[in-house]
Amino acid sequence: MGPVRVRVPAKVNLQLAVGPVRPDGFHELVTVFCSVGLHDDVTVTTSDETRVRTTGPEAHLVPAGADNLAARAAEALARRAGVSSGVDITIDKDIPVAGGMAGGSADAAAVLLACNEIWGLHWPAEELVPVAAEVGSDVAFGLLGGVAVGRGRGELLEPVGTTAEFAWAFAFADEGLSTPEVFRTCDRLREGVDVPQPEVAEDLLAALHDGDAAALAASLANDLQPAALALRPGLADVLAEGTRAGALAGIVSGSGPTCAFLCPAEAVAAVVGAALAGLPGVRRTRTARGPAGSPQLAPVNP
Ligand SMILES: C[C@@](CO)(OP(=O)(O)O)[C@H](O)COP(=O)(O)OP(=O)(O)OC[C@H]1O[C@@H](n2ccc(N)nc2=O)[C@H](O)[C@@H]1O
Ligand SMILES: Nc1ncnc2c1ncn2[C@@H]1O[C@H](COP(=O)(O)OP(=O)(O)O)[C@@H](O)[C@H]1O
Repeated sequence: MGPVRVRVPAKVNLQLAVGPVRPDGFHELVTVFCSVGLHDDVTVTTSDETRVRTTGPEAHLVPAGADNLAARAAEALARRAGVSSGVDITIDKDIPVAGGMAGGSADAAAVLLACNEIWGLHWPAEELVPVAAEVGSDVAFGLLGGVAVGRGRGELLEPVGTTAEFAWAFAFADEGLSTPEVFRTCDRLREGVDVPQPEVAEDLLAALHDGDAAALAASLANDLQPAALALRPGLADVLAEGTRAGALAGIVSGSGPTCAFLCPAEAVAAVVGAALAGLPGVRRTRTARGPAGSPQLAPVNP
């Protein structure tokens, strides 16, 4: 079979409730994942060996070899499916690297979907989930897109059906944050605190269901935000400027440092993006709609 291309969206966590540390070192989470309309395009072709190449302005920040999450996904699936060949992977990267928007996880999910096709496996999505979870906690959501509640370390998913769409502005930072370091900082900030088991915010799910942007803005919550702000204090100014410029709410996306702003309309998102551009520490701003759809797989025309 010829090459296939998968267009995969980035995510924000509308809710990220971080519970106690588990015996395996991961944190018990309850999160509401929401895909947003920023995408990587991942092209996959059969090959003897697995190779990965990244294009785009941040390509130099993405590992080229076996450390790339996309290559790890191909290898994990090949191992489980007993496939001895590899794949050639090209990632056209638009999702900020180490930005808390799960770009690497999205690329890994794209490769699982592509390899399932080009190796003729025809595994149902449920069978790809354990392979995704082996690669990373966020990869299973990358297979789905849309909106989903994530539990466990984020890999146990329950899709949330919604037809609502919201306008977002994003401020990408000059430099990424390391996810393990943000979790460690969160633990340090909560030392001596009795951390409860996380629970899903029902008011947030109701706001999504109703398409009520103001109610959703009031429910956005990220337990990793204090840690991201401790590591990158300038983000507080970015969040304040976004709401001053008209956003309903601003939140750090996942482990950060991207800041995501929920806006009452696309025109306001454009104003917010323009107001944030040029702030210290802000590399670039973008607007997008979200929730976005599922990953889209298509053959590449010769
Ligand atoms: C914080 C979140 C929120 O969606 O996303 P990002 O901001 O990174 O995109 C995720 O929990 C990140 O998921 P992912 O980036 O796939 O993490 P993994 O590779 O599985 O784990 C990286 C490290 O993060 C920490 N980790 C991750 C997930 C979890 N439930 N508890 C943790 O403590 C661990 O230190 C782990 O070694
Ligand atoms: N395909 C990939 N795209 C981006 N980063 C990758 C990829 N594969 C491995 N990485 C590594 O994973 C780290 C986190 O990547 P990313 O998924 O972009 O951010 P986050 O975990 O904050 O959402 C990067 O700093 C990079 O070293």
